[in-house]
Amino acid sequence: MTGFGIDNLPYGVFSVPRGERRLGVRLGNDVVDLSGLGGLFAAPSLNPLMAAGRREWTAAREAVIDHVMAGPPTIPLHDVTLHLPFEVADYTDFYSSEAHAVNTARILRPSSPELPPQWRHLPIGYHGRSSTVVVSGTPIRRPSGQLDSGVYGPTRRLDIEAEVGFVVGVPGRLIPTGSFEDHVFGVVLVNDWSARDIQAWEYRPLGPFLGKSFATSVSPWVVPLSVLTPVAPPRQDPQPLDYLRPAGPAYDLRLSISWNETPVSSPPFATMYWTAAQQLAHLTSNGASVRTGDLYASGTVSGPERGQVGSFLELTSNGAAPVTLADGSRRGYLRDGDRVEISGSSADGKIALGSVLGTVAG
Ligand SMILES: O=C(O)/C=C/C(=O)CC(=O)CC(=O)O
Ligand SMILES: [Ca+2]
Ligand SMILES: [Mg+2]
Repeated sequence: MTGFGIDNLPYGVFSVPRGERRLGVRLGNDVVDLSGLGGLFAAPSLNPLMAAGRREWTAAREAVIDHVMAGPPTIPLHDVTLHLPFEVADYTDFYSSEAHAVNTARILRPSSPELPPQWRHLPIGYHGRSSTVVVSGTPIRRPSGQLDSGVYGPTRRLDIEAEVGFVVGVPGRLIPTGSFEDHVFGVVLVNDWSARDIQAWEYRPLGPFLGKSFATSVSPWVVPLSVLTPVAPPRQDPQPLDYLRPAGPAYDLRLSISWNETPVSSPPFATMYWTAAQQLAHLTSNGASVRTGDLYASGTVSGPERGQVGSFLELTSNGAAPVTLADGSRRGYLRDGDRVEISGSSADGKIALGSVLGTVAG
């Protein structure tokens, strides 16, 4: 089972050598070209389809399934180049894993309380840099910056963050949690690359800036929200304010992280405290608008167990407790040439999200 059967058919943008960008869906390890279907499928990005709204998304899916069932010619994945599947409008990143928030507080702020006082009252987030969102496979250049007082140079603490990204199709503002599925088109995997030394020196009081703005990688296939099976959201205490209720669907997605081919962690998305519907409601609750192509990421996905953390900051206790990879080498943070792949699927494995991978170019 590849997780890329007829019940998934995620959308992407591909090209063949010397060819134009075209819309396709992934079927097994092949791509099915959709551009010949015309209309919204003739565009070189997903944005027009995403903007068209939920009824069109359903109609598009029916058309795609009919097309795939008719046995069209397919193109092997290894013969195509995959591109960013949509034009990224604004990019927002949340902080909604309780285990991650507690772990980072313990490691980075051992003298402060574990969770910020507002953490259970609202989904904390920050606005990121959409121009540096790149597709899986794009080499990641190690950023330089101020690492401490008087120190400038290449980061020594280059890290990853395994996250799930939600792609907005239909624009809106003041979006209630109950309208989440009318606005969000689909899901990708996100790696929010982070330079921990730059971040630690710069981030108070305004939050992440250059430590996270140099690159954010996304997986090339947008899995339509409609193919994922919702599960009950986690219990929330205290009960959130009215504008954050009802919580909306949660999703039991299983992530896995490999570092130079060594599996190092399996973050469980179902453990996230705030749902994607609550994040969107909060993001738009002050009248701020979202538009087609907006990407918002869940925040680092960490479960409560040691083998479930979504960052190397947590995995290696900020480099103090290195991990041993399959080749016997040890790692605290990323070295030049290292390769990280984050993959994911539904709990039953029937729906794959594919993977987001990146190699540190140095
Ligand atoms: O707690 C901190 O100081 C830092 C947290 C992060 O860097 C995580 C972040 O970007 C938000 C998230 O992915 O959960
Ligand atoms: Ca992040
Ligand atoms: Mg980032």
